[in-house]
Amino acid sequence: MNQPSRTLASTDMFRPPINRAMRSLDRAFFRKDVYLAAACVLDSKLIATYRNELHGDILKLERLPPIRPIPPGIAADKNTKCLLLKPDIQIEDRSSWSPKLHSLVESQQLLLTPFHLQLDYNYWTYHDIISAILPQQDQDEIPVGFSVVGHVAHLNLRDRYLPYKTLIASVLIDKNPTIRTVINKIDDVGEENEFRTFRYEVLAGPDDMNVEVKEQDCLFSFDYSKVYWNTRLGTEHPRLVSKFKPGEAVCDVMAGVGPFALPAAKNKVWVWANDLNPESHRSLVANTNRNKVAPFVRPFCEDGHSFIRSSSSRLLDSKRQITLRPKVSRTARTNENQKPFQQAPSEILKEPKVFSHYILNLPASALTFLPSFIGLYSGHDHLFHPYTGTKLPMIHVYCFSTKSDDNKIEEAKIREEVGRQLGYEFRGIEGAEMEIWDVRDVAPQKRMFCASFRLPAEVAFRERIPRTVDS
Ligand SMILES: C[S@@+](CC[C@H](N)C(=O)[O-])C[C@H]1O[C@@H](n2cnc3c(N)ncnc32)[C@H](O)[C@@H]1O
Repeated sequence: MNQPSRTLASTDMFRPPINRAMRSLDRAFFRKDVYLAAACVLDSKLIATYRNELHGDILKLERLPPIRPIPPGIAADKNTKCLLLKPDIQIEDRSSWSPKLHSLVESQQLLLTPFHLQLDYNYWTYHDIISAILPQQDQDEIPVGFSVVGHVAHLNLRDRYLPYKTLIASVLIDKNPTIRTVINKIDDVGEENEFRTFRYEVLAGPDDMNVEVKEQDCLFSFDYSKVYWNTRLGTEHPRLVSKFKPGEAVCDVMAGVGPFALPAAKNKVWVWANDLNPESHRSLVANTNRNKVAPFVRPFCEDGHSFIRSSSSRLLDSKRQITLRPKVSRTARTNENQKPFQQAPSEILKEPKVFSHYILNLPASALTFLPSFIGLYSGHDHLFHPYTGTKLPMIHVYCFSTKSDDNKIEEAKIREEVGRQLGYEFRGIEGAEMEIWDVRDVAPQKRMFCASFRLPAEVAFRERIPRTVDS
């Protein structure tokens, strides 16, 4: 048998053939013949034993099971199986055999035979195929990275990969069973669009952007072309939500489709969830019902600047309360017939009069919403510490800044800007009054942060200066 692959280094033997001129996907091109040696196990009951004994000789590669039917032409029982051996073991070169292999062949417990392994497109991964197609000089930064939102994968391709975009998209769909549509963003999200949606082109699959996503045990359905969603905030959402306690009220000023609001509400937090985008609002309402958290969520579709003030004053008048009936387990219900059933008392949960937290997640401009907090509780000092046990609310505001190794410059800049917007100087030693959290890298020179601080009393109770027509 002709055995061309034997001359290749063993790692290359299992790589796909290369074709850097390919522009539309030719799956048939990726067939490859690999010639190996295999050990036929004459007593098929002993296959597992020999597999263990020949541990160091067996071919171990992901997605290539080493136990195979015997090649045609070998006189043996039809149930006989063989074990694929590593490429450096050659039948005619006994010096390449291990002592164990040697002795099992000598004692005629094993029979070595050539094995023709046929690999094809289905065998290789997305990365393998893409590496065999894209220009070689780009190998270090092959665009294996893509974000997945429901059944949609979106690539953000650099210009030099544009000639390969449909090819990359086809491979992506083939290699990821949950992906049905691949899109390419064609402008920078959010910089110029207030709802932070984006233009896109469909590279593969149907133009269906109605997705379903699960995050923090909540299901979110939305039209990904009309609302904002970012899978990369999947750890930031739970980080912030974990700060909210059951029974507290939270004001989510730019709530999107509810990734902070709904998980918080599931934890019995009262959430006022607002978004200016009517599409986001519609999905938020639907998702609230679907996740059965409607009693805890009040959805709004208003501008965030005025919503900060209007929601805070409306909450002061709130008389909402919920009666939580204890869940009765099936066993408790069954036992009911046998002995008097003691039901735990219902719990009445009253909505607080003030928010414990505000979330402002619109990083490109959220800092400019801060002046709405000036004088927010002007004339209402009696509601708060030291007159009561209620503390002023925490504000969690997202923003972008530059990047540095220790974020020191960025933290100082953010603290200063928050202070400037509120007309207040944060004097805490080394940021004691404000936590600045490094959320994620957005671009080579851009990072997203979350500044969390308690609304200073001097700001909250400052006298409000009525707006004049000119101001
Ligand atoms: C970065 S997204 C954040 C959405 C959500 N909080 C999340 O984490 O996915 C910002 C949201 O702010 C909304 N938005 C933009 N301008 C607004 C405004 N003036 N008032 C309220 N919401 C606004 C957008 O529609 C968008 O849904």
